[in-house]
Order: sequence, then structure tokens, then C-alpha cells
Amino acid sequence: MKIIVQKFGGTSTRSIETREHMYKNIIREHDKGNKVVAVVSAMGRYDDPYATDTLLSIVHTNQLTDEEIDRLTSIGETISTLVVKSELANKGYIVETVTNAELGILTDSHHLNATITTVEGKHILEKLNKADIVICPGFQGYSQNGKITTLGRGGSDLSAVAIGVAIDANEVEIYSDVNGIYTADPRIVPDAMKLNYISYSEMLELSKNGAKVLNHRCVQLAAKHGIVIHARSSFDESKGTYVLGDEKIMKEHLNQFIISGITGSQNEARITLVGVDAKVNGAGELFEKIANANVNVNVFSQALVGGGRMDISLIINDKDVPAVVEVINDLKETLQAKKTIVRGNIGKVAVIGVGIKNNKGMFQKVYNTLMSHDINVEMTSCSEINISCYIDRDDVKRAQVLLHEAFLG
Ligand SMILES: Nc1ncnc2c1ncn2[C@@H]1O[C@H](COP(=O)(O)OP(=O)(O)O)[C@@H](O)[C@H]1O
Ligand SMILES: N[C@@H](CC(=O)OP(=O)(O)O)C(=O)O
Repeated sequence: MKIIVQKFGGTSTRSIETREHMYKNIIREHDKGNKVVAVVSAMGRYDDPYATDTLLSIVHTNQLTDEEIDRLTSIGETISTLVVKSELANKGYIVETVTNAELGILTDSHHLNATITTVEGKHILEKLNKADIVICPGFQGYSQNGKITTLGRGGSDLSAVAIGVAIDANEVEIYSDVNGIYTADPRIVPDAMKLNYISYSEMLELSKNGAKVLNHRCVQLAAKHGIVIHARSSFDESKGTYVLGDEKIMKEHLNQFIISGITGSQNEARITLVGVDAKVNGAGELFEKIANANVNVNVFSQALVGGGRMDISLIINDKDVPAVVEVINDLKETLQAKKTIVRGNIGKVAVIGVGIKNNKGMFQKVYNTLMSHDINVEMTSCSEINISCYIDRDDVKRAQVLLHEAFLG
């Protein structure tokens, strides 16, 4: 007998029809003699009655504390848990449910995006002794202060891996409406191809850079504990994509394509300080103050432009623009910039894969593909497995299609 953790997102729990597909997957494992722990997300997306964004839309969020918002949104997963239990029990299966406290997911008190501190699988294992199927609410934990917390958007993926670690599950499967990880979001690039395997490091780059198919922190936790994730579809039986260790991928030559994926995001902004006084360490002070304002700088470049002056450019999330502009204003006297340019309408397209370090001319190909289609590259950042270009936000989707054609067409 194996213990299988299966996570079903909002696209699977959405309606009675989609849930019938999810039950087929649970029952298949049950009929093989395995025990199933199903981790469920709130049902559907905005406008579906109990989806996370629907719950958020029926309150004035600015009148609630983050702790109160967590109490509200966690209810979506509780409703889903009880609906799923009632329907499976109605089919004749022995099913137990787990409450927030019984989940054993302890977190810090950073409401809306809490970090897991410890996970204790005792209650889930006890329930597995009494039942064939145990249903757990995803997306939530419990803080040391005794409050319900949530794990950030898309956090049920993280719940599934955390529970998998705590109960020493044999497999962790993450179900959605696509049958695995594709070389791009198939909704944006219809020619995207399914990957049979992807390494943790490539998947981490994809999820960090906008591919919402797997939650970033879920992949981090899986990599830390060597948990193989099987990302697959609720709606068909086919094998999906296995996310696993980089060494295994390399050793067994499991890479199918020169690059593993193209992704994009549309929430960046660029701030450029033109002609900053290069003689004082203004940049150092600027970064210290930006960090104190809790803002992450995604990319930074600094170039001497002669005459004792330099230009400094930063890419940040657009929601952080007001905080950074305030810091720049505070440092006006020190920086002595000739001009400050704020470009709010920035997005990013990223090409990801181990093929980048092993092949020549990859950056040139990305750059030329974009520029030859009149997409202006405003800034870039590169690592061994990631080439990211910052471009006009309105071009991000087209850029993904063009780069996919150039590298994988
Ligand atoms: N590289 C990718 N491969 C597959 N799907 C992707 C990729 N990038 C983004 N997606 C999107 O992720 C969606 C599935 O994730 P999500 O909506 O979070 O599902 P769930 O609600 O089940 O958690 C797909 O419908 C697809 O549009
Ligand atoms: N319901 C939460 C948690 C989650 O993981 O959802 P999904 O699995 O549908 O992405 C959200 O919408 O963020």
C-alpha cells in the first residue's frame, strides 16, 4: 500500500462536472489499494461563488486586517473540503476531513503570505488509519499566535508538498486543467509542447518568472526534500510532467529540447536615474533605503557616462514604484541626478533552460528575435539558465510566441 498526496486546484474543484473527473483520479488510486490524501483549493476562479477572489470581492479589503482577510479566504478551502467529502462519501467511500488546526502546518505570522516553520503529520496519519481517503484544505496554516494564516496565492501546491514531506508520502501529484508543464503557457502559445521531465532548477526559474502552473515555494520545498512532483491533468489519465533532481535529468539525458520553457510577466516597472554624481556612494545609500522599505530590486545596472556622472537603472515590481520614488526624493541632495525616468508599463519575457549555458549565441538569438519584430529591449538579465528581457508590457504575449517559434518552432 502506498500513500499518495493528490492536490486539486480551483480548476478541478470548480463544478460538479470537474469534480467527477477529480474523483476518478482519487478512486483509481483507492482501487489499487493505496491511501489517498487529497489537498483541495477553493472552488473555481473569480465569480464562482466560493472562489478566493470572489470571497475577496464581497468585502472592503481595506477595512479588514490581514489576519481577518486570511480568516475569510481560508473558508474557501474549508467549503471545498466539505463538499468533496460529502460527494465522495455519497459514492460509498470512507472519507475523513482535516481541520485547519489538524493540518499541522505551523507558520510565522506573516499574514497573506506566511512561511511554513514546521509540519506535523500526526493527525493526518491517524485519520488515514480510519479512512481510505483524507481530504485536507490547502492554502492555509496556523501561526504560533493561534491564528489562521494563508500561504500566498497558489499556496495549495505548497500545502500538498509540505504534507507529502510530513507523512512521508510515496507520491505527490498536482492536478490542474493542463496535463503537465509545457514549453510555454498553452493559453498564450498554442504550439507549446509538453515536457515529460523538468529539473527543479528550471522549474524554479519558470515559476519565479511568471509560470503559475506550479507555485514557486512548492518547487523550492520539493527540491529541498527531493520530492518528485507529478504535474498532471484532472481531465485525462495520461502521464504529465515529472519535476525532479537536476542530476537525474543530466545523468539520464531526460532533457527533450534545447530550452525548457518561455514565460512572461506583466507587472514590472523601470526607474532610471540619469547623470548621478559618481563621486559619492549614492547607489549604496539608495539600495540600503530601498531594502529598508521592503522592496526587492529585480535587476540593477550602473554605467559611467563621463564627466564624473553615471546612470542607474532599476527594475522593480510596479506596486513598489511609490515607495522607491519616495526614497529617491529623500536622497535628492546626495544623488544629484539630472533626471529621473519612471517607466511603469514594463513586462518581462524569459527564456529558460540548461541549454543556455551549453550553446553559443543564445542571448543574441533572443535579442535579435525581439528587435527584428520591433520589440525594444529596455534591460536584460542573464544567468546560466535564464535570459530575461524587459520590454513594453503590451508586447509580452507576442514576444513569448515569437521566441517559442525561434527556439522550438
Ligand atoms: N509552462 C506552462 N505549462 C503549463 N501550464 C501553464 C504554463 N504556464 C502557465 N500555465 C497555466 O497554468 C494553468 C494551470 O494552473 P492553475 O490555473 O494554477 O491551476 P489550478 O487552479 O488547478 O491550481 C494552465 O491553465 C495554464 O494556462
Ligand atoms: N485558492 C487559493 C489557493 C490555491 O492554491 O488555489 P489554486 O490551486 O486554484 O491555484 C488561490 O486562489 O490562490
